[in-house]
Amino acid sequence: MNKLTLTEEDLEEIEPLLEDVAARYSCIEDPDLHRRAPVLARRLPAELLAFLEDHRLREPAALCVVSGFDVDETEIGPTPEHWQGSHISSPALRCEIFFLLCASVLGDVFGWATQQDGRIMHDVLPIKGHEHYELGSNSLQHLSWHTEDAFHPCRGDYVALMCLKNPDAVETMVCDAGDLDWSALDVDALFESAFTQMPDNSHLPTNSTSTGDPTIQRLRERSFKTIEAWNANPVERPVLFGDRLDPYMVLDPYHMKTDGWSERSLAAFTGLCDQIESRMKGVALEPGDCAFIDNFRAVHGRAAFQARYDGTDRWLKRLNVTRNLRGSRSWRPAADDRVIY
Ligand SMILES: NC(=[NH2+])NCCC[C@H](N)C(=O)O
Ligand SMILES: O=C(O)CCC(=O)C(=O)O
Ligand SMILES: [Fe+2]
Repeated sequence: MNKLTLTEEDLEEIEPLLEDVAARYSCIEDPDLHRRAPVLARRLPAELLAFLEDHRLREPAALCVVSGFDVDETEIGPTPEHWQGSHISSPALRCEIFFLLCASVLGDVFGWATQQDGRIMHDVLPIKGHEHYELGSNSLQHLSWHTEDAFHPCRGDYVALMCLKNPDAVETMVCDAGDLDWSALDVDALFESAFTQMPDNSHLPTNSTSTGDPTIQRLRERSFKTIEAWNANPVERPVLFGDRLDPYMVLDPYHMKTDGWSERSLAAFTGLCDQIESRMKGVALEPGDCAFIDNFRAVHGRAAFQARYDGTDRWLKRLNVTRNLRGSRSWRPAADDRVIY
């Protein structure tokens, strides 16, 4: 893990920046804030900027954590029961701004029309009734390891998590591609377009609430249809890409269908999954920790836990970050629209 702990001086430097931004923007979903974030981020401490930039360019580890930001538990209040509406008059705005600015050093933040009502910043919290679903809001069931949004060609370069609360030190599980023994695996087979990947449950229309805007509503419905079509007719893709000696990965085994795969593909895939299972490491994020998971270099998941539903539950914020916003231009209504439809 690549880790930076903020110093007292860093925190003193960050505070006026956050106050300034919070005075100008009252909601983390303001598109103008997303547009300005990379410029505002230049006022972060030089050491932090250098750390994130080095992480982005050298890829020294699949996981990078910025720790030491102070989260005031009374200020942020109880963990919400659901992600819906949590961005409105959010008492966690100060934390959200810090998280957004750090993420904006690594790339451009974006969202999905089909996930958490098209919001850019998501909540990861346990939801009553979801205990056994394969969703980030589950609890009694562990969250199976995956590449974030593995099924989608526009998936992010990083999935970022900011911890607001984690009272039972529940572990986020991460496997770093750098810890795998590629020489023991059938890399060539894993580079073939032979692996069936389906969309994950977090993009299903079940949880979507309707917006007041008919154009957005129409685009969102079309987007749900595209994703449903990928469920009906799954796409076959490679599991590895990039450098054959030090590959990037994209896989979400829980949402993969192995029927019809050749014996060689299946054996190569099983070999990779077994190695990942055995080299997975747990990290219990602490309040204030901002974790940037390289979505090309790591797969990640979460251990099972018992939710409390009394306002003290584990609560993370999540951002998707891309290094190539233009790569998804045909999926977005305008050049500076961050939502993929
Ligand atoms: N194996 C999986 N991909 N499970 C679903 C992942 C969780 C999903 N990203 C969410 O927002 O809830
Ligand atoms: O809760 C965590 O630590 C990870 C969450 C996650 O992977 C997700 O929401 O997709
Ligand atoms: Fe995830």
